[in-house]
Amino acid sequence: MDLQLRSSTDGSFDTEEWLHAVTRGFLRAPRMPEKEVAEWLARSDRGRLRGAFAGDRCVATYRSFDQRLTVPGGTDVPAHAVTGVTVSPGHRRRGLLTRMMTADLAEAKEGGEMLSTLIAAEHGIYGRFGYGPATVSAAYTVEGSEAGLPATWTLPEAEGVVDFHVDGSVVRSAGPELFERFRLLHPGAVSRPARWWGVATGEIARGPEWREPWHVLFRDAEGTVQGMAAFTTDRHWDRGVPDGTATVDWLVATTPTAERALWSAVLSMDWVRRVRADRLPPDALLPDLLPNPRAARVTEANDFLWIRPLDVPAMLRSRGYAVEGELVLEVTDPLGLAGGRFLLTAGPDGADCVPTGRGADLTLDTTALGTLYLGDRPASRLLALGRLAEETPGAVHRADLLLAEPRRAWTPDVF
Ligand SMILES: CC(=O)SCCNC(=O)CCNC(=O)[C@H](O)C(C)(C)COP(=O)(O)OP(=O)(O)OC[C@H]1O[C@@H](n2cnc3c(N)ncnc32)[C@H](O)[C@@H]1OP(=O)(O)O
Repeated sequence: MDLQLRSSTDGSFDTEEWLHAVTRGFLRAPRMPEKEVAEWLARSDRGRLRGAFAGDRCVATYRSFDQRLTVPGGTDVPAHAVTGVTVSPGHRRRGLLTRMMTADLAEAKEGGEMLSTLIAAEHGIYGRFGYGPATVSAAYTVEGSEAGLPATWTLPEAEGVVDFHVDGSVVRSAGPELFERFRLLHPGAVSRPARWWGVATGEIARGPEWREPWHVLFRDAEGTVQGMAAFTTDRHWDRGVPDGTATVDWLVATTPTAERALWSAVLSMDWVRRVRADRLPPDALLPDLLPNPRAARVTEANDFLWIRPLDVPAMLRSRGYAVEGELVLEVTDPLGLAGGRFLLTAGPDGADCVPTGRGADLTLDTTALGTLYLGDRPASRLLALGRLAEETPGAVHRADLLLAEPRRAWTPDVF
């Protein structure tokens, strides 16, 4: 049967069938439950949907939407986020993803977008489309008995208050404002759509696997909410002794005091012997917030957010730079969207980036530039890996200094 590529800008787009196809494509279930469909249609910022249809059956899906991405310097930039990418098993490796993605990126470029973001299900999928891995996500496990916290740990009154009895409605009212302050502190963090809070607290229907989490909130001594976390517990016992694991789903803190208080609060709960957290930065403060940092171990660390440059001068002008510097970058692009030779002149007071005829200092493709953009990995590392070329002696060292960011980039959310 002939396949038709359709987009939600076409009048007759079947969004319900598209949702069922995403549910199938991610192996969640053969169909999305009707209640979830209704709530998605009512509450989601749909963005732009694309799909391939064999008659009425949707066999490939793709969605892009507007997002904000925090960049070095503590500001945020618009991003063209991509998600919901699936091709059904019988139609894979026939170019459907390629057709949807090349059309979408070309439109994004045409519409003036500066970069695209996504979280890659597998490492091998998106490099060919010009995306580069820009943040790393790490999983940690903390053994409570090794952490060195007193068994009767409580927060000193002068530091603030930890509240364990927080229900979803408090999270939905106080969370968004807290998160807006938090995400600007972390290059790599992305905006949370309003719907996120309803989904995270069960106000919006979730699949049968969902369990309501516990929420804990931290207020500083002035009463300002500076942190919040959500976790679940397994209530496991071993031969008559509590051996529970608390899994922190998300923890947002705007001060180290708030962060220490929230981790300590979860770790010192009766029946909890260890705490796990899946999506932390590779240089999380967590170990050093504990009396014994060795109690916290990184159990996994993988690429997470990927960035695809679409407008190199706009991107490089928009981020901050701690030192003065100048670089000429020759950027190549496998899809012919963002390539060119650009002169970046940057410093603590701002940056300019313009097309230039000057000789290049570095030659790199959009994938490598996506990796360098948030400062998470230095140019010298990409040189060692053969992912960029140094055309002027010393240029890689200059790039290391100019693009450096003191803390690792971090994307706390899945989208
Ligand atoms: C942002 C997100 O939503 S991430 C989620 C991605 N989705 C999934 O992982 C769900 C399961 N997988 C799938 O649905 C599909 O396999 C997809 C979407 C990953 C790929 O769709 P396809 O239509 O098969 O891709 P397409 O035919 O355009 O392949 C293009 C190229 O990418 C390669 N490729 C595709 N998928 C993969 C992969 N998982 N790993 C490595 N290479 C891949 C193909 O081999 C092909 O290479 P070639 O040009 O050298 O021949």
